[in-house]
Amino acid sequence: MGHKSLVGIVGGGAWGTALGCLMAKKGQSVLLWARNEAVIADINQHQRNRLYLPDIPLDRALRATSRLEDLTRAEVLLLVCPAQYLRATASALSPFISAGVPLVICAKGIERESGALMSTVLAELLPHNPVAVLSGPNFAAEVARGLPAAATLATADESLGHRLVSIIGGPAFRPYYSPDIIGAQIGGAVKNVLAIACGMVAGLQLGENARAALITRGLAEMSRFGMALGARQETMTGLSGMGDLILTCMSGQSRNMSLGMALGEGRKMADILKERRSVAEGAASADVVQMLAAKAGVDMPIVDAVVDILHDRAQAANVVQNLLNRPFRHEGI
Ligand SMILES: NC(=O)c1ccc[n+]([C@@H]2O[C@H](COP(=O)([O-])OP(=O)(O)OC[C@H]3O[C@@H](n4cnc5c(N)ncnc54)[C@H](O)[C@@H]3O)[C@@H](O)[C@H]2O)c1
Ligand SMILES: O=P(O)(O)OC[C@H](O)CO
Repeated sequence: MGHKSLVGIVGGGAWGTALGCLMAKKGQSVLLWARNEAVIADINQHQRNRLYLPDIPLDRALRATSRLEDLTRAEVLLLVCPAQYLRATASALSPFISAGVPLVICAKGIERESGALMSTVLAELLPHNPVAVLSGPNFAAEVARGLPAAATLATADESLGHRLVSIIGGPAFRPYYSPDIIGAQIGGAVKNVLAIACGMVAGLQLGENARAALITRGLAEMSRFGMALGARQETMTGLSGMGDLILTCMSGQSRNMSLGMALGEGRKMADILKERRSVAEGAASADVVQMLAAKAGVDMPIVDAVVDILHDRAQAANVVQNLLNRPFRHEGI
């Protein structure tokens, strides 16, 4: 698999488009599959994806298709649809994928119905394809603009990991290899839920001290959950863990953080969602993270607070007060 092999991207949202643009720019041959004909036409005819990645000119070499069968000749596939749609999308794709073609999970979430990580979903549907995870502090718009960024590239087979790093990495995008595919998925899924909490703190105007406390205790929460599910601690404090938690909790660019901010300002979930086309994965994964944590006997008070708000069971100000009322305890995870 050399640099000129075809990379297939499954998903024409902001992140699939940014990754496609990143690789096309460095001369990699890339084909992006999207569901939406308007997105495909915009990419092929105008080098834009105005629906999901406005104001960013894309590389001319990035091509898009609506036919999954066009991905048959891809030698590596990046799966970039939202997590809750990965099962259906991979299932539709399966007749067109040869055994051995690596699948790189770029979605950040846990399946609500089953509690399965994305790697488990793929192992069920495509057991003869090696799986990798790309996850890190990466806002799509910045990556598409060619600004510097780094991510974790996790897969069990180190030599495959190095090949994927050289295919996906570029002058300003640095994937770091890790063998920990569990940890890389947990960080991406849980930080989205914690970012909703950080947004709430911002919406309630509780100050920067509160935000820093929440990020730090959120990291402890995410780490004990990850380690209970088999993640390595170093992954939880790496790019796909702490790195992404910091980014997502610090910036209104984050869809999860801005969703939390609107909730903190007192807006209703249904009204906020009506105005959005983009995905906020934390809202979809919060319940299942809570369920898995309960099963593993892991205490996740911040996640519990977010679940209560998302289900309209409490006011943002009250759940914050409940967190503050918890007994004092030792620091550490
Ligand atoms: N946007 C980012 O900065 C960024 C960065 C890293 C990772 N991610 C992750 O990438 C994944 C995709 O997010 P995005 O930002 O590209 O999406 P987006 O919000 O830009 O677009 C939504 C996507 O969902 C797709 N979609 C909607 N309904 C669908 C269905 N029924 N079946 C299949 N697909 C459907 C749309 O076609 C579109 O591609 C998410 O898991 C996200 O967490 C996003
Ligand atoms: O906009 P968000 O909250 O989905 O975050 C995007 C990326 O996951 C940041 O790494």
